[in-house]
Amino acid sequence: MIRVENVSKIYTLGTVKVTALRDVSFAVDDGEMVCISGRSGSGKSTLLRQLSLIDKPTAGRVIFDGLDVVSLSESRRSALRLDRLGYVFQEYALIPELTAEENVFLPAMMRGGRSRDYHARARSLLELVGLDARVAHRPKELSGGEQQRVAIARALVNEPSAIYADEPTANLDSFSGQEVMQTLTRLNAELGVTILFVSHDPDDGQYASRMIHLRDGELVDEPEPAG
Ligand SMILES: Nc1ncnc2c1ncn2[C@@H]1O[C@H](COP(=O)(O)OP(=O)(O)OP(=O)(O)O)[C@@H](O)[C@H]1O
Repeated sequence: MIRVENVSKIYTLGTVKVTALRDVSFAVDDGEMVCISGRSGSGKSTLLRQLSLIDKPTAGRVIFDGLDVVSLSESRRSALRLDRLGYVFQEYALIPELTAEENVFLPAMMRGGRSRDYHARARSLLELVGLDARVAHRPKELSGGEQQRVAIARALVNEPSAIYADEPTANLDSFSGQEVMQTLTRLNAELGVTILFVSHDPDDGQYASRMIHLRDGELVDEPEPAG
């Protein structure tokens, strides 16, 4: 369902060129939970940005649900992002003035539809991530782990086929981080939603059905040895 074909990404800063991804190819089936791992600077976030249609590769193709998404217009890419993809950020990216419930239904509201429906859906998703007692709380009234679980509920609100998460536990203590990873694993199993998450910690591979290792922008078979 997701295919990356010979993707390269070169950033140009004045006269300096940085090759962040070099001829990367792989495929992800529906319902997989894949961990993209690699050291700092190996190209993990760059890869996720190409997959989540935030950025376009310098060369190569990204196929999502049979569509070559690189060649689509910006308006089609935006619509696809809203309708079919969910994104979870390291820093949660919740709107501070809105309650947990309002943060969750915002992407559904942007799509239109009846407010009664998206209110109900936001509440059921908050229940699914174990936050039914926190629907009226604002982000500053929630712990980091709870905020990230609100962000996960938000990523699910438009029933995406895939969720991308960039270092979703990096700002959390290890207990809250485990709770967030267990929540993602459970949602992957219960809802069948495809999840790709980035981690610099090879131990996070325990939550994945498969790992993809990056080194200096290239796919490699094994993680880089520690040290
Ligand atoms: N906007 C940009 N302009 C120029 N170079 C960039 C840009 N974004 C990333 N890079 C470079 O591309 C390479 C890969 O960066 P990327 O952020 O994808 O790595 P990463 O594996 O996600 O790192 P980290 O674990 O530290 O977040 C790095 O050398 C980085 O300096």
